[in-house]
Amino acid sequence: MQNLTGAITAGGQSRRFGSDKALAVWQGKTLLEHAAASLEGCAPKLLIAPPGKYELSGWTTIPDTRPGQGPLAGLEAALTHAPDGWVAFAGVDMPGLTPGYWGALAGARTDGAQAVLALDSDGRAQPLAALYHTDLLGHVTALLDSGERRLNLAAPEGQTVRVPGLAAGFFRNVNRVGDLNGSANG
Ligand SMILES: Nc1nc2c(ncn2[C@@H]2O[C@H](COP(=O)(O)OP(=O)(O)OP(=O)(O)O)[C@@H](O)[C@H]2O)c(=O)[nH]1
Ligand SMILES: [Mg+2]
Repeated sequence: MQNLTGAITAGGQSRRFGSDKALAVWQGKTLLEHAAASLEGCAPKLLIAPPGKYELSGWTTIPDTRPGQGPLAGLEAALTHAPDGWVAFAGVDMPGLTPGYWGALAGARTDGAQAVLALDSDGRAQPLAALYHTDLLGHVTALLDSGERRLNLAAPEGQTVRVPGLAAGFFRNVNRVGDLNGSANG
């Protein structure tokens, strides 16, 4: 995808899953490979994870600046290392994402927007499969410095585009082993 930095945040502990979910296999590929495939057209490609933990061809591993502080800290690392512009930010546990999903979000950007988030069928915004502009770095750093850890505060009200109507399958989110089976969950 032209003009998008790809970033996968993979610094979690997979406590609910019980083993490293990035390496769990779903439909013939690991969750990490699925997330990476959806962002194949991006450049550069940043994997926010502990150094040496994963080998992913074409991806640069970026260590967390605040290890163990959650995906908001992963976003801070991504925005720090991305060139000025838009970052496609994905959780490693979102294997239903595709290039077309990111294309839909990219096409929804408006002048002045700093974040683009899809809404699922229940109207919930999806911050782990969203576009963030590098101009948000100061805002994200201020949140973290204040002790905030909620990723859904990264997208500032008033500068966020919300995209309804995308297929539920994009939003499959794997937290437990059972989430690998059956229909997409929320
Ligand atoms: N870079 C980074 N990513 C994180 C961190 N914590 C969670 N993530 C990622 O954020 C996404 C969603 O996190 P969770 O679903 O809570 O995953 P998790 O923390 O590994 O799982 P649990 O331990 O079960 O909560 C996943 O892609 C995680 O790898 C962190 O401290 N740093
Ligand atoms: Mg967690």
